[in-house]
Amino acid sequence: MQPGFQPDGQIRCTVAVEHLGAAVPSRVLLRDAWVTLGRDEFRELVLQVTNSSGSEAPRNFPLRRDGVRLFTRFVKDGKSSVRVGSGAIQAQLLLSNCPPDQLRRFIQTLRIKFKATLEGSRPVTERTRLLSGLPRTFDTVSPVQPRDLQLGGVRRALTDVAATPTKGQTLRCEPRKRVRAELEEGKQVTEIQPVKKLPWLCSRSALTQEQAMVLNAVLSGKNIFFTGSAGTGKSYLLKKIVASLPPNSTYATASTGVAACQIGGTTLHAFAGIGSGKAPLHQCIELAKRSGVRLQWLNCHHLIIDEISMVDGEFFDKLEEVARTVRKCENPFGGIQLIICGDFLQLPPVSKGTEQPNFCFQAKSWQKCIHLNMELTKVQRQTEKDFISLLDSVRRGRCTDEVTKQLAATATHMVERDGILATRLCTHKEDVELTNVKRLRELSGEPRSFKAVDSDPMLVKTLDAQCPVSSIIELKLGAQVMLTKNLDVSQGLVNGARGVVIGFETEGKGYVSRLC
Ligand SMILES: Nc1ncnc2c1ncn2[C@@H]1O[C@H](COP(=O)(O)OP(=O)(O)OP(=O)(O)O)[C@@H](O)[C@H]1O
Repeated sequence: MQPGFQPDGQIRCTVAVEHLGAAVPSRVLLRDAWVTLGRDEFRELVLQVTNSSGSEAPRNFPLRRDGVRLFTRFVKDGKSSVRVGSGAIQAQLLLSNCPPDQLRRFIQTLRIKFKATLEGSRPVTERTRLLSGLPRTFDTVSPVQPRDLQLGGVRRALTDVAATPTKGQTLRCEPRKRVRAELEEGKQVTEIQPVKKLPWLCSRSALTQEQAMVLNAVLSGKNIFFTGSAGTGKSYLLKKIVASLPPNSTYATASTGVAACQIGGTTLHAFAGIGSGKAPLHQCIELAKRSGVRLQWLNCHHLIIDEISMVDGEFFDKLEEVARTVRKCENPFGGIQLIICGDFLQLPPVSKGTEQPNFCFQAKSWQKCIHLNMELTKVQRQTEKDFISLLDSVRRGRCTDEVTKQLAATATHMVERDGILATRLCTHKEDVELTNVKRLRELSGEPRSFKAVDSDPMLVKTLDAQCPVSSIIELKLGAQVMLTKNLDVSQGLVNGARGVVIGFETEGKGYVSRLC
């Protein structure tokens, strides 16, 4: 088996086993366990839970026809639970910290195999079990085969899963009587169109070959930097990577709030907890040792950083030292697996005046931290060859007359979605100011003024000088607005998020319809 890969009938996660039927319910927690779907000597399905250290005997949970319930609402967070048995032998397996993609495939396999077993074989009675004398066996289930998908219930199970891959309905398996009735009504194998592709096969093959190679390298535990021009699917792939790693120890970050929002993560600065990182190293280390922050550093086994081109090289070096010190581990980056992504030909780190930006690949620790550099070459965002080649020329700074002419021809295009106009970029702040004032004047309706209220009068001057927004702003109904600060990354309220004013409260606060 390739490192990092499990067959679809097996997952590695945290398992809490609760025995619900006993007079005094008990609970056993296995922090790192294998859960394997298999068959016993009667070909009936069994879930086997094994402590990954191998220190204890495996625990088997038979999946009998009348007593299996699956709870799948939180699969996207790597959590699910299975209730098996009934009466005095009822147990519940609470699965957590499982890579969501693997968990989804595992649950789909379980549903399909369960339905196929239910419809394809006769139940084994308790009497047969007791009298059989067969030696106990456990065989891992084979991968899902087309024959598993031939029966009506299986197709229905598959449709359920495909339609609601993450949200949970509870699966209660129907009793045998109903299945028979369906078969008697003529729902025979030959009448049912076979399902050609399994949903998770589709989702796997949705990655291009080069994207799949990057994912494989990540799952093999390597520290990796991957790049590619705009639209080659870097963020798309990062989302797949996040879904393929254990949620509790994976931190998805990006240099900006907008990029963090795209991958459902947080900013690198918020994760690191060392402020701007400009303070001397010993102070940064002290900041990172604060209890909540330290816990994050210790928990983190996989650190994802998107839009690396905007991360300052010195900041990266500081993080590297902080990681080693806080985690008390001398391996590069304190032994955290780094998955870094971005395009160094896009935006550079912020630098002062005429100072040259200090890129991350220029950091002292970059070489020792990164094992593998990979490049995505196939643009996924658009297919028009001329447009792709035009964008590539701009990316490389090769603006020929032809490229300039083509771009200039688009200068007056109005691109709009949900009433929100595309952002116009200007080279100078004065031009931004002029454009904004002009656009506001063009709107009908009364302007409303909003004055900044600063809690500390001593800092008013400094704030006015530093803040990207003036102390008085004028708005009208229909005015285009943009957040200039990360308010709540998880809600999409990030620096750069766009919106349009759709109303005012009586005391003057504005309502904004927004688009991240
Ligand atoms: N394997 C794929 N199959 C289908 N669509 C894909 C695939 N990879 C990427 N895409 C789509 O291509 C578009 C561009 O992808 P994405 O935004 O991830 O690119 P990017 O490299 O991060 O771009 P940028 O550098 O501009 O941020 C998105 O709409 C994404 O959904």
